[in-house]
Amino acid sequence: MATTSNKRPLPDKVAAMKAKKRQKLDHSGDQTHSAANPKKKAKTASRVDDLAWKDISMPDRMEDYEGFFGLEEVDGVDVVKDASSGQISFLSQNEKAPPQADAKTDETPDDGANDQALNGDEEWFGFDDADQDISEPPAPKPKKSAKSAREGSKAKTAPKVSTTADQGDATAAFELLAENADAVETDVSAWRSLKLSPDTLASLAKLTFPKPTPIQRAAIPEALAGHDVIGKASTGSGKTLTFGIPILERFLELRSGSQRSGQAKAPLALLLSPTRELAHQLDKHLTALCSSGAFEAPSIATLTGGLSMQKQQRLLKNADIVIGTPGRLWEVISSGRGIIKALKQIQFLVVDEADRLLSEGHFKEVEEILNALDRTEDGNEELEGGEDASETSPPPTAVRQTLVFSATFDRGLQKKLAGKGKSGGDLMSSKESMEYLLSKLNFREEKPKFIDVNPVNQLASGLKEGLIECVGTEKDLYLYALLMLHANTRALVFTNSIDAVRRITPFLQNLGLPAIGLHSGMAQKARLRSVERFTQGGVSAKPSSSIMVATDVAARGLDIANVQLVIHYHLPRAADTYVHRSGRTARAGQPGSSILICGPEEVAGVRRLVAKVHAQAAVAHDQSASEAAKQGFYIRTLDIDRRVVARLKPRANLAKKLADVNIAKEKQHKEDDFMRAAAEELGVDYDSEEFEKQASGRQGRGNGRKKKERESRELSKGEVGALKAELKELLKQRVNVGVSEKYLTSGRVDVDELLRQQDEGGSKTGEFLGTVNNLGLDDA
Ligand SMILES: Nc1ncnc2c1ncn2[C@@H]1O[C@H](COP(=O)(O)OP(=O)(O)OP(=O)(O)O)[C@@H](O)[C@H]1O
Repeated sequence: MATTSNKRPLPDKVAAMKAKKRQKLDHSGDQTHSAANPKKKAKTASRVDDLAWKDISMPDRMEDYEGFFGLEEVDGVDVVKDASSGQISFLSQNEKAPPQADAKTDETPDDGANDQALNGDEEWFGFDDADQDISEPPAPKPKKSAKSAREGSKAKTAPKVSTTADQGDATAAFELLAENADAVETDVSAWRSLKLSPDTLASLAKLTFPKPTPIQRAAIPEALAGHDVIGKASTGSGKTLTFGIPILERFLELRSGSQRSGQAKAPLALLLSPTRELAHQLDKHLTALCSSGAFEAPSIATLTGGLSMQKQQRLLKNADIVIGTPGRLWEVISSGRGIIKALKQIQFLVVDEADRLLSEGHFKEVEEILNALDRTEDGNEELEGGEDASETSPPPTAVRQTLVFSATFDRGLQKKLAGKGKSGGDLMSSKESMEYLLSKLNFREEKPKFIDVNPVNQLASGLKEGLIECVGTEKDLYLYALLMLHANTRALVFTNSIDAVRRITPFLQNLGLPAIGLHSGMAQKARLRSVERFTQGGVSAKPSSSIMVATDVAARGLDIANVQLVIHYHLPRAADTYVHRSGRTARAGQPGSSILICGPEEVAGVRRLVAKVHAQAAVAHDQSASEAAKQGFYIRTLDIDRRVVARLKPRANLAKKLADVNIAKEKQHKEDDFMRAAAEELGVDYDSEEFEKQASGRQGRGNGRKKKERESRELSKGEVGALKAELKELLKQRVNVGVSEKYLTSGRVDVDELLRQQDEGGSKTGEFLGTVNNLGLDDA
């Protein structure tokens, strides 16, 4: 049974499947390309109907299913596109035996570009509504995660081209159906207004992203139209794809127009990231965006410190997209080898987390990179063959489009960008902080498009905020209590120092909690492993807990699914840090909580800081500062049951002591090694005890801490063993929380369950545990 093709535009919903099929066709061509393989018999151009289609048998129950009548496949076909006319033809060694009267093929390349290719005189206009059913899978499959979708696409077998036809081999048919069902499972028609290519739509379908987020809807068309864009949107709102999609679209455009072949390949885009973790994450997200299998993905080179520079330089040679942290990028660029010349040709410069990258401290290297990119009479020594790029290529900013993104921008700048600032001083001439730095980006347009999709709130809408007050010396205890009360949670604990991460991580581990540390003092591979372990813990339906204790190296941009709780163990030093730390939860429309642990003397300051974050947003949205202050956001103190906390104290103290012992002993080993090496060099003997006695005789600052360290160090193995045994016993014991059968143990109590039982038992939910678990706040 045959179906005929009718003329109508390609429906979005089937775009994903079409793109995939087109790619399969490409692939089968690749495999047998006669030019590449001269030994093979020469191929001749064929009408699509004349190709040697083979029937694939269908299982009985598929017969006549919603008009899906069968499948055919063809092997050994080259798809050749004429660069000038855009016409596509099919080259094949084997033509079909005289066509059967009813064996009409219509599953072919699907968009206008491929029209005449079918037979030279027929036009292809896609399917009509009746045909659409043919392409639809029999039944919607459950949604797959981007990850499983990616894995699925990797596992694909050799490409085949299929067409509707009569019955054939059942197994092959089912494989094909399964593949195609994957591709069409998400309806991406809500992306239609953005006018994206079928290949990009196929990717979005694979990622199961049914519609654009507000920043994507607003900024992608501007970027596609070639404008410079400064985009502001709350944390977790999809800014990465906001620049990723326009880059992919340009990549696909250039590829199909063969504009990137012939000449030596230069990167299409350069992405700057403030942290190594974020750089690797950008790589992952863009790779996922390009992993639908519908097209050959761009190659991405990620340049960060801590990993092999040689390897990164090698990767750079073939890169379509370069992602880098400023330090390593500058190191690689300044190593020469024509890298600047190549980077001058980029069409996109992306500055992610712009306010951080362009802030004091980070800006020097960024500025050097920008200067190098924009230098017109660049150092000829850098260029190969003595060629001067300024003679042969246009000034870089003329071709380069700049895309700048963050969730936070300086308030004054925000107002000015939005056209609400005081008159006088334009963006390009002002010497004020961020404005001046932005001007260094050399936008190609005088006024970049400023898009602020969340003028009223920098924080995600699903975020709840609260604080817990305790004396400074009990922060560890309250942290533990908080984590116990949030059982089965993926939590991120922020501290202000590497030492704190080194101390708190083993403290929690001693208490049986799955804590992982992350800080910039760790080797890069260990950092990436930590993020990986934290990410992997708890992706199942009932997420197992996992806790990351980190410095602000994890505050920006990290996108880890299902982080339900952010705890500020140390207070953030600035309002934007509060926004970005808190933004690690409540991402992509999910709920999440952000809790600050603060000492009594810190409470007033914290309230001011959080109120400032909320007021800043209000002011940026046209309210006067006094109006915003009047409506001031007041962060609530959470009601945590102090009796429960008190009962957790003995185990917390022991866990802390054991952590201190470990740290002190490790420190001692390091000091000993250092001193021994120094003594050896000086030719004297080193006796650690004697040295210790001399040092302890001296008075001075930090003596109390040193004494404690010494005591910890001096604990014998037996004493440490006894402490461990004591802790083990304590962890087994009930923490009587006032209701007879309820208790907390080391085994991460499921407080939700506890509260539910309690509720069922007649007592009031949340009463004795406090209201921490649901934060007890009105929606802010
Ligand atoms: N259109 C979409 N539909 C559903 N999910 C999306 C969509 N676009 C992006 N996402 C997902 O939302 C999450 C957050 O996106 P992303 O990391 O780009 O946020 P962000 O705005 O850059 O956040 P931050 O400011 O913290 O860096 C990611 O897991 C991403 O895959």
